[in-house]
Formats: sequence, C-alpha cells, structure tokens
Amino acid sequence: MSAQRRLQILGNQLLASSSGNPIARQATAASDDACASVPYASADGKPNSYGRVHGAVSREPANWRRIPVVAREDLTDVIYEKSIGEGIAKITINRPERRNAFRPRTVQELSWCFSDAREDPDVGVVVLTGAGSLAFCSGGDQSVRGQGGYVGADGIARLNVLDLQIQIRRLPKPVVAMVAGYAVGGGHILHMVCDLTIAADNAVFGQTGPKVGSFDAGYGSTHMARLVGQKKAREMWFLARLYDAQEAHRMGLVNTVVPLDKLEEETLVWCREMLRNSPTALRVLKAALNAAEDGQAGIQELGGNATLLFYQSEEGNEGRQAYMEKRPPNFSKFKRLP
Ligand SMILES: CC(C)(COP(=O)(O)OP(=O)(O)OC[C@H]1O[C@@H](n2cnc3c(N)ncnc32)[C@H](O)[C@@H]1OP(=O)(O)O)[C@@H](O)C(=O)NCCC(=O)NCCSC(=O)CCC(=O)c1ccccc1C(=O)O
Repeated sequence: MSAQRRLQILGNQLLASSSGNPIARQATAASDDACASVPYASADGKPNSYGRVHGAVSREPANWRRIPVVAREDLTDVIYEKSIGEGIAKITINRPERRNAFRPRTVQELSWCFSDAREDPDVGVVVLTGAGSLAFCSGGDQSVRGQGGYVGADGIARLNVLDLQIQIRRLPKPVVAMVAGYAVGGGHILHMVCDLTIAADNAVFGQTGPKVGSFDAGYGSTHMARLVGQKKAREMWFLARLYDAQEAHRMGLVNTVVPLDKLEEETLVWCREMLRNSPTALRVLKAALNAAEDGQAGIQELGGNATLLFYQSEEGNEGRQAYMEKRPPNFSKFKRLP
C-alpha cells in the first residue's frame, strides 16, 4: 500500500474517531486492507468533505435474523434473513447438493421472499446468493424438467423463473447478486437481472442452455446483449462456454471481483453505501435504467414513480382535496417552472 494511501486511511480514522457518528466510529475498527479496497476518489489524497462527514462504511459482519416462514409457508429451498438494525435482506438459494439449481418450489419461495422484502419499509437493499461456495445457482433443475417446463409437487410444468426475473427487475430497491462459484444457465440470468453483481474470485459464469436443449430468448438474451454487447452475447449463447470472474468483469457482467473470503464483507459495504443514499433517488434511477430497455412496461414503471412523487406534493393533494370538498381546485397557486 502506498504511503499516501496509508496517510489517507489514518486521516479518515482520526476524523472518524473524533466524530460523534456511530458508523464512523465503527469504521475505525476496520483493517487497512479493508479500507483500502473502498475506492473513494480524492483530488488531493485527503478525505474529501463527504468522507469527513460520513466516515468510512462499516465492514463489520451483519447480524442476521432468520425468517423461517414467509407467506405462511415453511421455507425448504431458500434461506431468508434480515440484518438487525440495518436495511438489508438476504435471500439464499439453499440446494447446495444440486449446485443450487432451482425447481418450481425454489422459485416460488424466492418470489415470496422478494415480495416480503419489497413490502417491508425497513428493507432498502436485497442480496440474492446461493448456499455454500461452489455455486450461486446452476439454473433449472434438469432432474424435474418435463414437457413444458419444470415439474413441481403438483405435477404441473412451469417456467415460473421468468416471472421471478421480472419481479427482481421491477422491485423498487437495489438487488445485489452475491456470487461464489457457478452462476450458469438460468442462474446466470438471475444474476444478470439483479442490479449489481459482486463476484468472488472463484465465480464462473455462462449459459449452458444450448448444451441441454434450453434457451432464454427474453432478458437472458436481450439484457445480456446490453451488458456485454451483441458479439459477446452471441458468443456466450452459441458456444455456451464458461468464463471466470476476471473475464466476466472485463466483459461488464459483474461490478467487482473480490477474494472468496471477503465476498459477504464487500457485498455489505456496497449495500451500506447504497443505504446512505436517498431511497427515492435509487428507486427512480432503477426505473429509469429499466425504462431505457423495457419499452412500454418500463415507461409504466417509471411513470408509476412520477405519480408516487406527485401524490406526495401539495399540487397533487390540492386536486384530491378539492374533489373531496366539492369545490373547484385552485391549481393557479402552483408555479409553472421553466
Ligand atoms: C454447475 C456445474 C458446472 C458444476 O459442476 P460440478 O462442480 O462438477 O458439479 P456436478 O457434479 O456437476 O454437480 C453436483 C450435483 O449437482 C447436480 N446438478 C448440478 N446442476 C444441476 C442442474 N441444473 N439440475 C439438476 N442437477 C444439477 C449434479 O447432477 C450433481 O448431482 P449428482 O447427484 O452428484 O450427480 C454442473 O453441475 C453443470 O453443468 N450443471 C448443469 C447446468 C445446466 O445445464 N443448467 C441448466 C441450464 S438450462 C436452464 O437453466 C433453464 C432455466 C429455465 O427455467 C428457463 C427456461 C426457459 C427460459 C428461460 C429460463 C431461465 O432460467 O431464464
């Protein structure tokens, strides 16, 4: 580590310890290496005013509380947790013996958990991951694949993961894929539809569909092309090769690559950084970035956010109030901004 960087970290720690900010105080316990991995740019090598006010983000482990029942159902295929005192929900696909392949029940449980995380006003960020270090998710469970989809306990064939992809994409909070090991097939698509991906250095990415007689002609193809470009997307699908974490990073498939033993720590830092920011700003930005790709459905999502904000305004309320009071609304008091 450079001398300049050491000085910067020391300055940060001194400032943090002298401030009354509890998060900043926590940050003083962080290791040099950990601090150094947070890429706060500074024009003069010193902490800038944001750094002075907020201090470094805590790298402490989260205190997870397990939620075993969601939608009045015991979770069997998924582990659902919320961090105590922070706005982070963690959803873990828990079928490590099958490299976290999903069956209809898995997808149903994931959907319940995402729905709960969406509805909970205390949750600001959602992490999606897989149990163990060998796989994030290996896609659809081929052992239950029948004609027309994946067959669950009710004997009905489903492709319900397509609905889950839309649910993740439209969830108005950031969703972070935390990937160790294989993210392949439908598992690769799940990480792609998440807003951010933090990859461990043992992560492996790719589409396997054409090798097992499957494909995703929806987000799995079109969103991938937006991420990596048309040529690379065609390569990924037509050849069905697997790519290591560094290559995936170069391709723009993942946001960062960290040592496996730092995966959750780094993911929490990213989540905590987002949690410091305006939830409405993040919400509308997600909708706007979606809208650029999602056609009318994307505009509907972005438009819904405009209505949500307008309903919170005095002008919006004047219309409702006037209707309820059976009088003409007085919209003339609201300025038409240039
Ligand atoms: C992931 C591997 C490369 C890992 O290899 P390795 O570490 O050597 O482990 P294995 O010994 O192979 O696996 C251990 C154990 O797990 C079983 N297993 C792994 N993956 C699956 C799976 N997907 N389905 C069922 N079982 C699985 C494996 O059989 C072993 O069990 P044993 O009892 O010990 O034999 C490697 O495992 C691998 O390549 N796996 C298969 C990856 C794959 O092809 N996945 C399916 C791709 S198709 C898909 O996901 C479609 C999904 C979908 O629903 C869909 C449909 C239509 C449109 C869109 C979608 C969409 O998802 O978007």
